[in-house]
Amino acid sequence: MDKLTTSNKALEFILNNSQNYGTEEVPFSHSLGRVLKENIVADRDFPPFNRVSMDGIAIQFSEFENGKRTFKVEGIQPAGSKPHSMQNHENCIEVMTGAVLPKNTDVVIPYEQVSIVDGIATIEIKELRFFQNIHEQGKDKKEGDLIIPQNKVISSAEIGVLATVGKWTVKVAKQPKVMIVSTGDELVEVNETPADYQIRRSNVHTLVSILKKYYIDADSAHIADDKNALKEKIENFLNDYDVLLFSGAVSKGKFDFIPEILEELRVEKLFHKVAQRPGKPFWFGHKIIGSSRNNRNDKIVFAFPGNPISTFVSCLKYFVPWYQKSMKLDFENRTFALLGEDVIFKPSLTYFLQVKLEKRNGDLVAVPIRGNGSGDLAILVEADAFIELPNDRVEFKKDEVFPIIEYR
Ligand SMILES: Nc1nc2c(c(=O)[nH]1)N[C@H]1C(S)=C(S)[C@@H](COP(=O)(O)OP(=O)(O)OC[C@H]3O[C@@H](n4cnc5c(N)ncnc54)[C@H](O)[C@@H]3O)O[C@H]1N2
Ligand code: MOO
Repeated sequence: MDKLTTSNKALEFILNNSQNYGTEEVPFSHSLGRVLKENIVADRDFPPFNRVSMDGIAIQFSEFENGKRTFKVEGIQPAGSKPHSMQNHENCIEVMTGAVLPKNTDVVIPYEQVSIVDGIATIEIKELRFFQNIHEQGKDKKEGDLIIPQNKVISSAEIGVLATVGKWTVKVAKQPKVMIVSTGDELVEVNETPADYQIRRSNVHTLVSILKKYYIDADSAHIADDKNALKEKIENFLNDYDVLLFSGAVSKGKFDFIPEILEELRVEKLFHKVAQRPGKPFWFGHKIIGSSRNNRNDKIVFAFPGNPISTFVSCLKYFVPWYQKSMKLDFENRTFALLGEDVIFKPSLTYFLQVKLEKRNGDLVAVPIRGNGSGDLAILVEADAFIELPNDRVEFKKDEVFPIIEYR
């Protein structure tokens, strides 16, 4: 009997092999989803000037306090033009949202509360607050303030800030170069019509799409179950890529060549076979290239079992946190849910059970969805996540809390 590595231990091996792929500059407009590798500070105050925040008129507050209600319109201050200076403190200036507050004014009254006839504005409300409807210079951030700390994933929110501070290009973590390989003579292309004994290959597309969520543009290939062809191609892939993801050919079959080929190519096995269902035959290893810690460029190989659910859950459970740690992101922030019904699972394996997530009275509840094993990929469409039930128990009770791995 082969010795199984526990799921926790497997994850530990994998995380200990996280890498650093360095940084690169990319146009900010192409930085969505990338991991920021510089601190972004305010290049000027936010807002950079006293910004008018309502269309209307600007006056001197003291005039209003002294009982004045009618003001001669002295000029117009549109957005995007240099600030006017009001010449006569008894006058007003028409101001537009986004404009600089004219000098010698300190309060803005919106058009809705003013009537303007023949160049004379009359204020129709009884009360005003000093500096009202003015977004004060530097109120949000001061020049030099840290706005986005490094190691943050760039979302649409950060894109807007990058644009505002004039970061035309931005320093981000380099993505690993990833090759995703499927094997198997029973597999045909998606646009082909399979013979009765064949199926279309789906796993590579699933893996590519998981990586796309992390803005990794992986390459993919399919190799037939021919040992020499496999070995030659894998050798090339090890030269050209940082990370290889395999799907299939890692269990006991006569054509399950991947583990032996990898070892022949001096990829060191760190474990083979994990105490989990699905995904038991999972193989993981690395090839150390370079000598000192600083110039090392290890090749990392995840060889997932071929059954579609095994490949899917293993990629989510192991590759994703490996990637997050390599990018220096928080990879431990897990989501938990209440188990929706009692479950009995006897094998001493970590059980990744498909679940549908529901909100009940504010709680997240994971309702098991029973499929027909790790080949039943259609069931994934009905579920939203896997709930992770530990290997040291047999009975799991409704309303107990366990970690989940969401995939939607
Ligand atoms: N004697 C044993 N047999 C098996 C064991 C075992 O321990 N001893 N483990 C079983 C388990 S568990 C799994 S999971 C599978 C994994 O086997 P492989 O990784 O070698 O995968 P294959 O045999 O190549 O394929 C399994 C299954 O998945 C289909 N497949 C493969 N690749 C794709 C793809 N790209 N797209 C869609 N479907 C794919 C393939 O056609 C097979 O049906 O082994 C058990 N057997
Ligand atoms: O563990 Mo294999 O992954 O189910 O079918």
